[in-house]
Amino acid sequence: MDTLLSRAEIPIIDLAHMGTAEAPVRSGVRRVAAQLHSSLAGKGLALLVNHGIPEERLRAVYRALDKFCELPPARRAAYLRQADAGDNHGYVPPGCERFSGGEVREVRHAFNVARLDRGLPDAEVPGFSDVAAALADDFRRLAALLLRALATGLGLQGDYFLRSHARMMQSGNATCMRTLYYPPLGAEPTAGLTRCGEHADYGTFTLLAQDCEGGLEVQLPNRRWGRVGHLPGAILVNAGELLETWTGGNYAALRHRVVVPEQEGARCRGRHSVAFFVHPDDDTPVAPLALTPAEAEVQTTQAQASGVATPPGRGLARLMSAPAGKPSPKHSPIYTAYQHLQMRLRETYAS
Ligand SMILES: O=C(O)CCC(=O)C(=O)O
Ligand SMILES: [Fe+2]
Repeated sequence: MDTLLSRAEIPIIDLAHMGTAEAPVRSGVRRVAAQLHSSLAGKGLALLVNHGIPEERLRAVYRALDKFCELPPARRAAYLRQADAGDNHGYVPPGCERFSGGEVREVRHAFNVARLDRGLPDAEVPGFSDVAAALADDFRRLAALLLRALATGLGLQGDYFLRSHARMMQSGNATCMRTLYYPPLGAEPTAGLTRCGEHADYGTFTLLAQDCEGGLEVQLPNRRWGRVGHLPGAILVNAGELLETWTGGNYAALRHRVVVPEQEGARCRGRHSVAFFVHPDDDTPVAPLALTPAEAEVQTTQAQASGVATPPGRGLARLMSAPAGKPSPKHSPIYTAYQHLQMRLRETYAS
């Protein structure tokens, strides 16, 4: 099949020899930083290999989610995501999310794991929280390592983004591991159904692991859709909306979707994936980093007046230059990561 991967149009980044976020190997981080920078600025995505997440950890989570989805609906309902809970934790049955707008229904089960200490279905699926916690911890470490490379690639201090992502998978931070199961659709026509409608992710970046069923498509700079293709074991990283804002549009949030397979055989099989959405701590202001010191000062004063915390390391903002040819983001309103996500979640789950 013709895919972006088969046409060598997706950068592949080897994460070997980088060390860890706490004990980074400088030369490895610098190499990855440069690759990450050119991948995110040029394409909005990359495939990561040697990322340190064992395939078995993923399979264990896919199996646990399968068992959960086999439960009768009434037993699953005890774990439903609560719209008013202030976090994104819990089970989302098929048909609840709307990315594409209109009447297209998303046929997928999602269990959003935003907390590891509550609301997990161990009583129904013994061991669910153990396998989820092990995988979430691996993703969190990988995310921290990439946050270091990301800052380095932007000419910022290595811990610049780590400081504003200190609470991943804890309260006060919306980072979330979404486990996904797309059930088989059978041989019937699938008009009005999709697996996942087109959208960009809302946070800093997303790490996406998938099984081999395929269907993931990304929007190319010419606005056409390209099929990603399968590189066994690789994890996809793509920029989210916050990173786009911070970089003044330099790292565009990648629009993507999961289509229903054309071949009947593939439509009759399920698909599994896990998306790890990396978000900053809730009180992090969302404002372009590409500000002059004077502009940064004004934004900070406004932020403080509206009760949000000082932008992390805002003095470093001038180190980043505004991208050529893009409108200056000078006067974008300031709001926090929490406010941004709540607004997006209200849109996604509006009925
Ligand atoms: O399942 C996938 O491969 C993608 C899911 C996705 O993009 C999302 O949930 O935001
Ligand atoms: Fe997504």
